[in-house]
Amino acid sequence: MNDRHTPTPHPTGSASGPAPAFGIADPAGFGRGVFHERHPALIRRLCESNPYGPGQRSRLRELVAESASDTAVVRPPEETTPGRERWLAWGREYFGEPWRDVPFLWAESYFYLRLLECVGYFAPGPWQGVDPFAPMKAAELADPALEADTAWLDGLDRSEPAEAFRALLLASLYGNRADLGFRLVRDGGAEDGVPLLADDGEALWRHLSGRPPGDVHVILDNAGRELLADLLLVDHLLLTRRAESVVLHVKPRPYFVSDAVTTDVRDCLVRLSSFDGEAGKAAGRLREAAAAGRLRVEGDDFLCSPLGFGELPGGLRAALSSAALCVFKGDLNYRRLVGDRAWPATRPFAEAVAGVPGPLVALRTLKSDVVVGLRRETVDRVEAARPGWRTDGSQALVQARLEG
Ligand SMILES: O=P(O)(O)OC[C@@]1(O)O[C@H](CO)[C@@H](O)[C@@H]1O
Repeated sequence: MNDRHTPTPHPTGSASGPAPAFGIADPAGFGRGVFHERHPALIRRLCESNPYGPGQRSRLRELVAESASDTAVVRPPEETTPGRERWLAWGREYFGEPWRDVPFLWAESYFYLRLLECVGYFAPGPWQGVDPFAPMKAAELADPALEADTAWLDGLDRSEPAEAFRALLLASLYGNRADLGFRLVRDGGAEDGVPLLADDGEALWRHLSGRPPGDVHVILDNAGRELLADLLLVDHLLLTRRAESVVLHVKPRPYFVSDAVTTDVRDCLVRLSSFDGEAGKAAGRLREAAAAGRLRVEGDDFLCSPLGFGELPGGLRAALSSAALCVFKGDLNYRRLVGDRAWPATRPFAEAVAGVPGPLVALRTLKSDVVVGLRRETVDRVEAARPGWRTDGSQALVQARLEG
Protein backbone atom coordinates (compact mmCIF):
# COMPACT_ATOMS: atom_id res chain seq x y z
CA MET A 1 0.00 0.00 0.00
CA ASN A 2 1.35 3.39 -0.85
CA ASP A 3 -1.78 5.35 0.12
CA ARG A 4 -1.75 7.44 3.24
CA HIS A 5 -5.14 5.99 4.13
CA THR A 6 -4.66 2.30 4.90
CA PRO A 7 -7.91 0.38 5.16
CA THR A 8 -7.60 -2.70 7.32
CA PRO A 9 -7.26 -5.89 5.31
CA HIS A 10 -7.95 -9.52 6.03
CA PRO A 11 -4.73 -11.22 7.12
CA THR A 12 -4.28 -13.44 4.02
CA GLY A 13 -2.04 -12.39 1.15
CA SER A 14 1.69 -12.18 0.86
CA ALA A 15 4.36 -9.70 -0.17
CA SER A 16 4.65 -11.28 -3.62
CA GLY A 17 0.99 -12.29 -4.19
CA PRO A 18 -2.18 -10.26 -4.47
CA ALA A 19 -2.89 -7.51 -1.95
CA PRO A 20 -4.59 -8.82 1.21
CA ALA A 21 -8.36 -9.32 1.07
CA PHE A 22 -10.43 -7.06 3.33
CA GLY A 23 -11.67 -8.74 6.50
CA ILE A 24 -14.21 -8.15 9.25
CA ALA A 25 -12.11 -8.55 12.41
CA ASP A 26 -10.57 -5.12 12.86
CA PRO A 27 -12.65 -3.06 15.37
CA ALA A 28 -12.02 0.09 13.31
CA GLY A 29 -12.56 -1.57 9.93
CA PHE A 30 -15.42 -1.00 7.51
CA GLY A 31 -16.34 -4.70 7.35
CA ARG A 32 -16.75 -4.91 11.10
CA GLY A 33 -19.21 -2.01 11.00
CA VAL A 34 -21.27 -3.85 8.39
CA PHE A 35 -21.58 -6.91 10.64
CA HIS A 36 -22.00 -5.01 13.92
CA GLU A 37 -24.20 -2.07 12.88
CA ARG A 38 -25.68 -2.51 9.44
CA HIS A 39 -26.80 -6.13 9.81
CA PRO A 40 -28.53 -5.66 13.20
CA ALA A 41 -30.34 -2.60 11.78
CA LEU A 42 -31.34 -4.63 8.74
CA ILE A 43 -32.76 -7.49 10.80
CA ARG A 44 -34.77 -5.06 12.95
CA ARG A 45 -36.19 -3.52 9.77
CA LEU A 46 -37.07 -6.92 8.30
CA CYS A 47 -38.89 -7.92 11.48
CA GLU A 48 -40.86 -4.64 11.45
CA SER A 49 -41.89 -4.95 7.83
CA ASN A 50 -42.62 -8.69 7.51
CA PRO A 51 -45.11 -10.62 9.68
CA TYR A 52 -42.52 -13.23 10.60
CA GLY A 53 -43.27 -15.75 13.34
CA PRO A 54 -41.16 -16.46 16.43
CA GLY A 55 -39.06 -19.13 14.67
CA GLN A 56 -38.07 -16.84 11.80
CA ARG A 57 -37.32 -13.97 14.19
CA SER A 58 -35.17 -16.00 16.51
CA ARG A 59 -33.24 -17.55 13.61
CA LEU A 60 -32.54 -14.05 12.22
CA ARG A 61 -31.37 -12.81 15.61
CA GLU A 62 -29.13 -15.86 15.99
CA LEU A 63 -27.61 -15.26 12.58
CA VAL A 64 -26.76 -11.68 13.45
CA ALA A 65 -25.29 -12.65 16.83
CA GLU A 66 -23.33 -15.56 15.38
CA SER A 67 -21.88 -13.65 12.42
CA ALA A 68 -20.82 -10.74 14.66
CA SER A 69 -19.35 -12.99 17.35
CA ASP A 70 -15.60 -13.26 17.83
CA THR A 71 -15.74 -17.01 18.34
CA ALA A 72 -18.74 -18.55 16.52
CA VAL A 73 -17.77 -20.54 13.46
CA VAL A 74 -19.31 -20.48 9.99
CA ARG A 75 -21.74 -23.36 9.49
CA PRO A 76 -22.42 -24.90 6.06
CA PRO A 77 -25.77 -24.26 4.34
CA GLU A 78 -28.79 -26.37 5.35
CA GLU A 79 -29.11 -29.75 3.63
CA THR A 80 -32.03 -28.59 1.51
CA THR A 81 -30.67 -25.22 0.39
CA PRO A 82 -30.39 -25.09 -3.41
CA GLY A 83 -26.81 -24.67 -4.57
CA ARG A 84 -25.47 -26.19 -1.32
CA GLU A 85 -22.82 -28.21 -3.17
CA ARG A 86 -21.50 -25.10 -4.89
CA TRP A 87 -21.33 -23.24 -1.59
CA LEU A 88 -19.49 -26.14 0.04
CA ALA A 89 -16.82 -25.71 -2.66
CA TRP A 90 -16.77 -21.91 -2.51
CA GLY A 91 -16.43 -22.01 1.29
CA ARG A 92 -14.20 -25.06 1.69
CA GLU A 93 -11.55 -22.99 3.50
CA TYR A 94 -14.04 -21.11 5.66
CA PHE A 95 -16.61 -23.56 7.03
CA GLY A 96 -15.68 -24.37 10.61
CA GLU A 97 -13.59 -21.20 10.89
CA PRO A 98 -14.68 -18.23 13.05
CA TRP A 99 -16.72 -15.67 11.11
CA ARG A 100 -14.25 -13.00 12.12
CA ASP A 101 -11.47 -14.77 10.20
CA VAL A 102 -13.12 -15.03 6.77
CA PRO A 103 -12.83 -12.39 4.04
CA PHE A 104 -15.40 -9.61 4.12
CA LEU A 105 -16.78 -10.24 0.63
CA TRP A 106 -17.25 -13.96 1.19
CA ALA A 107 -18.79 -13.42 4.63
CA GLU A 108 -21.26 -10.82 3.39
CA SER A 109 -22.36 -12.92 0.44
CA TYR A 110 -22.86 -15.96 2.66
CA PHE A 111 -24.73 -13.89 5.25
CA TYR A 112 -27.44 -13.20 2.67
CA LEU A 113 -27.79 -16.89 1.80
CA ARG A 114 -28.19 -17.69 5.49
CA LEU A 115 -30.67 -14.84 5.92
CA LEU A 116 -32.88 -16.41 3.24
CA GLU A 117 -32.64 -19.77 5.01
CA CYS A 118 -33.74 -18.12 8.28
CA VAL A 119 -36.96 -16.75 6.79
CA GLY A 120 -37.87 -19.94 4.92
CA TYR A 121 -37.15 -18.62 1.44
CA PHE A 122 -35.99 -22.00 0.14
CA ALA A 123 -38.27 -24.33 2.12
CA PRO A 124 -41.63 -25.51 0.79
CA GLY A 125 -44.29 -23.44 2.57
CA PRO A 126 -45.90 -20.02 2.66
CA TRP A 127 -42.62 -18.08 2.74
CA GLN A 128 -40.98 -19.91 -0.10
CA GLY A 129 -39.74 -17.44 -2.71
CA VAL A 130 -40.99 -14.40 -0.76
CA ASP A 131 -38.50 -11.53 -1.03
CA PRO A 132 -37.82 -10.32 2.56
CA PHE A 133 -36.71 -6.95 1.21
CA ALA A 134 -39.82 -6.39 -0.94
CA PRO A 135 -41.53 -4.00 1.54
CA MET A 136 -38.41 -1.78 1.59
CA LYS A 137 -38.15 -1.83 -2.19
CA ALA A 138 -41.87 -1.11 -2.60
CA ALA A 139 -41.68 1.88 -0.24
CA GLU A 140 -38.89 3.38 -2.33
CA LEU A 141 -40.76 2.83 -5.58
CA ALA A 142 -43.88 4.46 -4.14
CA ASP A 143 -42.02 7.73 -3.47
CA PRO A 144 -44.15 10.43 -5.16
CA ALA A 145 -40.98 12.43 -5.93
CA LEU A 146 -39.76 9.82 -8.43
CA GLU A 147 -41.80 11.16 -11.32
CA ALA A 148 -40.57 14.73 -10.90
CA ASP A 149 -37.03 13.36 -10.75
CA THR A 150 -37.36 12.22 -14.38
CA ALA A 151 -38.86 15.47 -15.73
CA TRP A 152 -35.44 16.52 -17.07
CA LEU A 153 -35.81 13.85 -19.75
CA ASP A 154 -38.38 15.99 -21.58
CA GLY A 155 -36.39 18.08 -24.01
CA LEU A 156 -33.34 15.84 -23.94
CA ASP A 157 -33.94 15.00 -27.59
CA ARG A 158 -32.96 18.59 -28.40
CA SER A 159 -29.49 18.05 -26.86
CA GLU A 160 -26.44 16.97 -28.81
CA PRO A 161 -26.25 13.14 -28.92
CA ALA A 162 -23.08 13.07 -26.80
CA GLU A 163 -24.68 15.33 -24.18
CA ALA A 164 -27.87 13.31 -24.03
CA PHE A 165 -25.86 10.12 -23.54
CA ARG A 166 -23.77 11.78 -20.83
CA ALA A 167 -26.87 12.92 -18.95
CA LEU A 168 -28.35 9.41 -18.93
CA LEU A 169 -25.01 7.86 -18.00
CA LEU A 170 -24.64 10.17 -15.00
CA ALA A 171 -28.24 9.57 -13.94
CA SER A 172 -27.51 5.85 -13.90
CA LEU A 173 -24.24 6.46 -12.01
CA TYR A 174 -25.83 8.70 -9.39
CA GLY A 175 -28.78 6.34 -9.09
CA ASN A 176 -26.27 4.14 -7.26
CA ARG A 177 -25.47 6.81 -4.70
CA ALA A 178 -27.52 5.43 -1.85
CA ASP A 179 -28.83 1.88 -1.95
CA LEU A 180 -31.20 0.69 0.75
CA GLY A 181 -28.49 -1.26 2.62
CA PHE A 182 -26.31 1.84 2.74
CA ARG A 183 -29.19 3.99 3.97
CA LEU A 184 -29.69 1.72 6.99
CA VAL A 185 -26.76 3.50 8.63
CA ARG A 186 -26.17 6.66 6.55
CA ASP A 187 -28.06 9.43 4.80
CA GLY A 188 -27.15 11.20 1.60
CA GLY A 189 -24.45 10.19 -0.83
CA ALA A 190 -22.55 11.52 -3.82
CA GLU A 191 -23.72 14.91 -4.94
CA ASP A 192 -24.30 15.73 -8.59
CA GLY A 193 -21.59 18.10 -9.73
CA VAL A 194 -18.86 16.78 -7.42
CA PRO A 195 -15.96 15.89 -9.77
CA LEU A 196 -15.70 12.20 -10.49
CA LEU A 197 -12.60 10.49 -9.12
CA ALA A 198 -12.08 8.95 -12.55
CA ASP A 199 -14.06 9.70 -15.67
CA ASP A 200 -13.81 7.56 -18.80
CA GLY A 201 -17.18 8.83 -20.04
CA GLU A 202 -15.82 10.35 -23.24
CA ALA A 203 -13.92 7.23 -24.21
CA LEU A 204 -17.10 5.28 -23.56
CA TRP A 205 -19.08 7.56 -25.85
CA ARG A 206 -16.50 7.17 -28.62
CA HIS A 207 -16.60 3.39 -28.15
CA LEU A 208 -20.38 3.21 -28.47
CA SER A 209 -20.79 5.76 -31.25
CA GLY A 210 -17.86 4.61 -33.37
CA ARG A 211 -18.97 1.06 -34.10
CA PRO A 212 -21.97 -0.88 -35.40
CA PRO A 213 -24.44 -1.56 -32.58
CA GLY A 214 -23.86 -4.78 -30.66
CA ASP A 215 -25.11 -6.47 -27.52
CA VAL A 216 -24.83 -4.51 -24.29
CA HIS A 217 -24.92 -6.39 -20.99
CA VAL A 218 -25.84 -4.50 -17.83
CA ILE A 219 -24.83 -6.19 -14.58
CA LEU A 220 -27.46 -4.49 -12.46
CA ASP A 221 -27.18 -3.41 -8.87
CA ASN A 222 -30.09 -1.92 -6.94
CA ALA A 223 -33.82 -1.92 -7.63
CA GLY A 224 -35.90 1.24 -7.18
CA ARG A 225 -34.42 4.64 -8.10
CA GLU A 226 -31.22 3.16 -9.47
CA LEU A 227 -33.00 0.64 -11.68
CA LEU A 228 -35.36 3.33 -13.02
CA ALA A 229 -32.31 5.34 -14.11
CA ASP A 230 -30.68 2.21 -15.57
CA LEU A 231 -33.81 1.45 -17.59
CA LEU A 232 -33.82 4.97 -19.00
CA LEU A 233 -30.20 4.57 -20.09
CA VAL A 234 -31.02 1.20 -21.66
CA ASP A 235 -33.99 2.69 -23.52
CA HIS A 236 -31.73 5.44 -24.85
CA LEU A 237 -29.12 2.94 -26.07
CA LEU A 238 -31.79 0.90 -27.86
CA LEU A 239 -33.65 3.92 -29.26
CA THR A 240 -30.52 5.56 -30.64
CA ARG A 241 -29.22 2.21 -31.94
CA ARG A 242 -26.07 2.44 -29.85
CA ALA A 243 -27.12 -1.07 -28.78
CA GLU A 244 -28.69 -3.74 -30.95
CA SER A 245 -29.90 -5.58 -27.88
CA VAL A 246 -29.52 -5.34 -24.12
CA VAL A 247 -29.32 -8.08 -21.50
CA LEU A 248 -30.20 -7.06 -17.94
CA HIS A 249 -28.41 -9.29 -15.44
CA VAL A 250 -30.45 -9.49 -12.25
CA LYS A 251 -29.72 -11.47 -9.10
CA PRO A 252 -31.38 -14.91 -9.08
CA ARG A 253 -32.62 -14.30 -5.54
CA PRO A 254 -32.84 -11.45 -3.00
CA TYR A 255 -29.37 -10.24 -2.08
CA PHE A 256 -27.62 -7.31 -0.37
CA VAL A 257 -31.02 -5.83 0.55
CA SER A 258 -31.99 -3.90 -2.55
CA ASP A 259 -30.25 -5.76 -5.38
CA ALA A 260 -32.60 -6.12 -8.34
CA VAL A 261 -34.34 -9.43 -9.08
CA THR A 262 -36.66 -10.10 -12.05
CA THR A 263 -39.79 -8.88 -10.26
CA ASP A 264 -38.04 -5.56 -9.56
CA VAL A 265 -37.53 -5.04 -13.30
CA ARG A 266 -41.24 -5.68 -13.80
CA ASP A 267 -42.22 -3.37 -10.92
CA CYS A 268 -39.95 -0.58 -12.14
CA LEU A 269 -41.44 -0.82 -15.62
CA VAL A 270 -44.94 -0.62 -14.16
CA ARG A 271 -43.95 2.47 -12.17
CA LEU A 272 -42.18 4.04 -15.14
CA SER A 273 -45.21 3.55 -17.36
CA SER A 274 -47.31 5.57 -14.89
CA PHE A 275 -45.13 8.65 -15.54
CA ASP A 276 -46.09 11.34 -18.02
CA GLY A 277 -43.72 12.51 -20.71
CA GLU A 278 -40.59 10.80 -21.99
CA ALA A 279 -40.17 8.50 -19.00
CA GLY A 280 -43.58 6.94 -19.57
CA LYS A 281 -42.85 6.55 -23.28
CA ALA A 282 -39.55 4.85 -22.45
CA ALA A 283 -41.47 2.20 -20.48
CA GLY A 284 -43.63 1.45 -23.54
CA ARG A 285 -40.58 1.17 -25.77
CA LEU A 286 -38.82 -1.14 -23.30
CA ARG A 287 -41.82 -3.48 -23.22
CA GLU A 288 -41.81 -3.57 -27.02
CA ALA A 289 -38.08 -4.26 -27.00
CA ALA A 290 -38.66 -7.16 -24.60
CA ALA A 291 -41.42 -8.54 -26.82
CA ALA A 292 -39.11 -8.30 -29.84
CA GLY A 293 -36.23 -10.02 -28.02
CA ARG A 294 -34.06 -6.88 -27.98
CA LEU A 295 -34.29 -6.63 -24.18
CA ARG A 296 -33.75 -9.73 -22.08
CA VAL A 297 -33.49 -10.47 -18.38
CA GLU A 298 -31.02 -13.10 -17.15
CA GLY A 299 -30.29 -14.20 -13.58
CA ASP A 300 -27.25 -16.46 -13.48
CA ASP A 301 -26.57 -18.10 -10.13
CA PHE A 302 -22.99 -16.83 -10.31
CA LEU A 303 -24.29 -13.33 -9.57
CA CYS A 304 -25.10 -14.37 -5.98
CA SER A 305 -21.78 -16.13 -5.52
CA PRO A 306 -18.87 -14.80 -3.45
CA LEU A 307 -16.52 -15.01 -6.46
CA GLY A 308 -14.87 -12.30 -8.51
CA PHE A 309 -15.82 -11.67 -12.14
CA GLY A 310 -12.47 -13.13 -13.17
CA GLU A 311 -13.99 -16.51 -12.25
CA LEU A 312 -17.05 -16.31 -14.51
CA PRO A 313 -18.52 -19.71 -15.45
CA GLY A 314 -18.35 -20.76 -19.13
CA GLY A 315 -21.77 -19.64 -20.41
CA LEU A 316 -21.69 -16.24 -18.81
CA ARG A 317 -18.05 -15.74 -19.78
CA ALA A 318 -18.87 -16.52 -23.41
CA ALA A 319 -21.81 -14.09 -23.41
CA LEU A 320 -19.81 -11.25 -21.89
CA SER A 321 -16.81 -11.98 -24.13
CA SER A 322 -18.84 -11.31 -27.26
CA ALA A 323 -20.57 -8.18 -25.90
CA ALA A 324 -20.09 -4.73 -27.38
CA LEU A 325 -20.06 -3.46 -23.79
CA CYS A 326 -20.59 -4.76 -20.24
CA VAL A 327 -21.78 -2.20 -17.72
CA PHE A 328 -21.05 -3.09 -14.08
CA LYS A 329 -23.22 -1.08 -11.73
CA GLY A 330 -22.47 -0.24 -8.13
CA ASP A 331 -20.15 -0.96 -5.28
CA LEU A 332 -20.51 -4.70 -4.84
CA ASN A 333 -20.00 -5.39 -8.55
CA TYR A 334 -16.89 -3.20 -8.38
CA ARG A 335 -15.53 -5.22 -5.47
CA ARG A 336 -16.03 -8.38 -7.52
CA LEU A 337 -14.58 -6.78 -10.64
CA VAL A 338 -11.24 -5.56 -9.26
CA GLY A 339 -10.94 -7.89 -6.24
CA ASP A 340 -11.98 -6.85 -2.71
CA ARG A 341 -8.40 -6.28 -1.66
CA ALA A 342 -6.22 -3.53 -0.29
CA TRP A 343 -4.76 -2.61 -3.69
CA PRO A 344 -2.93 0.67 -4.06
CA ALA A 345 -5.54 3.17 -5.28
CA THR A 346 -3.19 3.99 -8.15
CA ARG A 347 -3.11 0.42 -9.48
CA PRO A 348 -4.10 0.62 -13.16
CA PHE A 349 -7.78 -0.28 -13.68
CA ALA A 350 -6.99 -2.33 -16.80
CA GLU A 351 -4.53 -4.44 -14.80
CA ALA A 352 -7.08 -5.01 -12.04
CA VAL A 353 -9.77 -6.25 -14.48
CA ALA A 354 -7.38 -8.23 -16.69
CA GLY A 355 -9.20 -11.53 -16.02
CA VAL A 356 -12.65 -10.20 -16.96
CA PRO A 357 -13.70 -10.54 -20.61
CA GLY A 358 -15.16 -7.95 -22.95
CA PRO A 359 -15.11 -4.18 -23.19
CA LEU A 360 -16.42 -2.97 -19.85
CA VAL A 361 -17.28 0.05 -17.76
CA ALA A 362 -17.84 0.38 -14.00
CA LEU A 363 -20.35 2.99 -12.80
CA ARG A 364 -19.86 3.19 -9.08
CA THR A 365 -20.49 5.31 -6.01
CA LEU A 366 -17.78 4.42 -3.47
CA LYS A 367 -19.27 2.69 -0.42
CA SER A 368 -16.46 0.35 0.60
CA ASP A 369 -12.67 0.47 0.90
CA VAL A 370 -11.41 -0.91 -2.39
CA VAL A 371 -10.52 1.44 -5.23
CA VAL A 372 -8.05 1.30 -8.12
CA GLY A 373 -7.22 3.32 -11.22
CA LEU A 374 -6.89 6.74 -9.57
CA ARG A 375 -4.24 9.34 -10.27
CA ARG A 376 -1.87 10.14 -7.42
CA GLU A 377 -3.04 13.79 -7.36
CA THR A 378 -6.67 12.67 -7.12
CA VAL A 379 -5.91 10.43 -4.15
CA ASP A 380 -3.99 13.20 -2.40
CA ARG A 381 -6.74 15.75 -3.05
CA VAL A 382 -9.59 13.60 -1.80
CA GLU A 383 -7.61 12.31 1.20
CA ALA A 384 -7.01 15.87 2.31
CA ALA A 385 -10.55 17.04 1.68
CA ARG A 386 -12.59 14.11 2.91
CA PRO A 387 -11.01 11.45 5.16
CA GLY A 388 -13.98 9.05 4.89
CA TRP A 389 -14.12 9.27 1.09
CA ARG A 390 -13.76 5.56 0.40
CA THR A 391 -16.88 4.51 2.27
CA ASP A 392 -19.10 7.53 2.91
CA GLY A 393 -20.82 7.51 -0.50
CA SER A 394 -19.66 11.01 -1.36
CA GLN A 395 -17.50 10.00 -4.35
CA ALA A 396 -18.25 8.38 -7.67
CA LEU A 397 -16.36 7.15 -10.72
CA VAL A 398 -16.71 5.97 -14.33
CA GLN A 399 -13.87 3.58 -15.19
CA ALA A 400 -13.61 1.75 -18.50
CA ARG A 401 -11.44 -0.90 -20.17
CA LEU A 402 -12.69 -0.81 -23.73
CA GLU A 403 -10.21 -2.63 -25.89
CA GLY A 404 -10.75 -5.97 -24.08
O1 LIG B 1 -23.43 -2.59 -4.52
P1 LIG B 1 -24.02 -1.37 -3.90
O2 LIG B 1 -25.49 -1.48 -3.73
O3 LIG B 1 -23.60 -0.11 -4.58
O4 LIG B 1 -23.40 -1.24 -2.44
C1 LIG B 1 -23.40 -2.32 -1.56
C2 LIG B 1 -23.02 -1.87 -0.21
O5 LIG B 1 -23.99 -1.05 0.35
O6 LIG B 1 -22.90 -3.04 0.51
C3 LIG B 1 -21.61 -3.22 1.00
C4 LIG B 1 -21.62 -3.22 2.45
O7 LIG B 1 -22.64 -4.04 2.87
C5 LIG B 1 -20.73 -2.20 0.44
O8 LIG B 1 -19.96 -2.75 -0.53
C6 LIG B 1 -21.65 -1.20 -0.17
O9 LIG B 1 -21.65 -0.10 0.64
